[in-house]
Amino acid sequence: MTGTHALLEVKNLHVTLTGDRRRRTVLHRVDLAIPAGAALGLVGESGSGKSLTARTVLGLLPQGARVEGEVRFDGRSLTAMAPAALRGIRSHEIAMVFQDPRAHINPVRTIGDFLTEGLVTTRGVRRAVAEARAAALLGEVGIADGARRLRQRPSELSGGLLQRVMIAAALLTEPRLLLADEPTTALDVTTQAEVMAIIDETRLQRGLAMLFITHDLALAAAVCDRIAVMYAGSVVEELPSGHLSDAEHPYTRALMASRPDLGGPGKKLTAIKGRPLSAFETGPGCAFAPRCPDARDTCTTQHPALLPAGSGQAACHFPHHPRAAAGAAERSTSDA
Ligand SMILES: Nc1ncnc2c1ncn2[C@@H]1O[C@H](COP(=O)(O)OP(=O)(O)OP(=O)(O)O)[C@@H](O)[C@H]1O
Repeated sequence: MTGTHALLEVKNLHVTLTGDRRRRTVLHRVDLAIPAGAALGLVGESGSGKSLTARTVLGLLPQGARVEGEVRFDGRSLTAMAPAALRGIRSHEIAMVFQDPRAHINPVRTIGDFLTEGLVTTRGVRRAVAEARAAALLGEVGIADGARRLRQRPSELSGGLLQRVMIAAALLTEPRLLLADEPTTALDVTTQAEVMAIIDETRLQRGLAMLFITHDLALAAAVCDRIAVMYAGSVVEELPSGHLSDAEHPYTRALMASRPDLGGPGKKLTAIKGRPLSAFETGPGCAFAPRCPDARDTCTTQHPALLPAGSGQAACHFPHHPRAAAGAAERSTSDA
């Protein structure tokens, strides 16, 4: 990761959940860091553990979850924090925008109630002041007639407008970190671009750090400084967005090759064969080995550690540019 002070640090995070009466690993030794004001894109196929990583940061895991490792925010350990203090961080310092805004807003209350409630009840701001601030923020996210919108109910707004309201709600408490989990996936293509531009602009204007979760490698590269690629509950590569074409891990390279806009002009598109595995389905070796065109014997028996490779880090015994030092295979982890 970067050498600068990180606002968010996720260290050796290992999470198990109970499903079908069995305990299952869903996150395997995840390390991430986001410096203040920077954006990290968390990319991977469905089930790779992106949303659960964000939920662990917020302390919003299902009952029975066991968490090992640590999440630190601005030097404070969120994993060791009392629930009340964690709620305080969630309502003031870390904001979240989800995929489906309608699932996160009370349909019978007005947009004004939704936006001002927190300011009025937990911060003691007068209602008229809170409404003026909410209307101004709606303007910032491209909703011109804010005062009228405050009186409307969610059903009166399109999905794109409602997602802008959610972005305004996220900004209201002037947080320092935004967790955006597939914030544009449920919208049509034109609205997706508009909403993404608003997130990008407001984030940059405010110096807000962001963890941006998406399936879309190209989108992540367009709005984030660095990319972390997840596979089967682990981070398999982490690198600057501008160096994606030089990625070291075969999975990142396969994701690139499956994208029309990243493969390069005239490049043949290649779908990734096989299905992605969940963390609990993996064996002792590399989780990607069954789908990897470059897999060798070592890959099926030894778990690869995340080690410096190219311009970032990769968890691969045989990265695209071989490591100069003794073979990475010899330095594999023992905790697979
Ligand atoms: N409440 C839960 N109980 C048990 N297992 C769960 C629960 N939520 C998620 N999982 C499992 O954890 C793994 C990671 O899920 P997660 O939702 O983090 O993936 P994701 O990368 O965000 O996928 P998507 O892009 O589809 O949202 C999956 O195998 C999923 O089935």
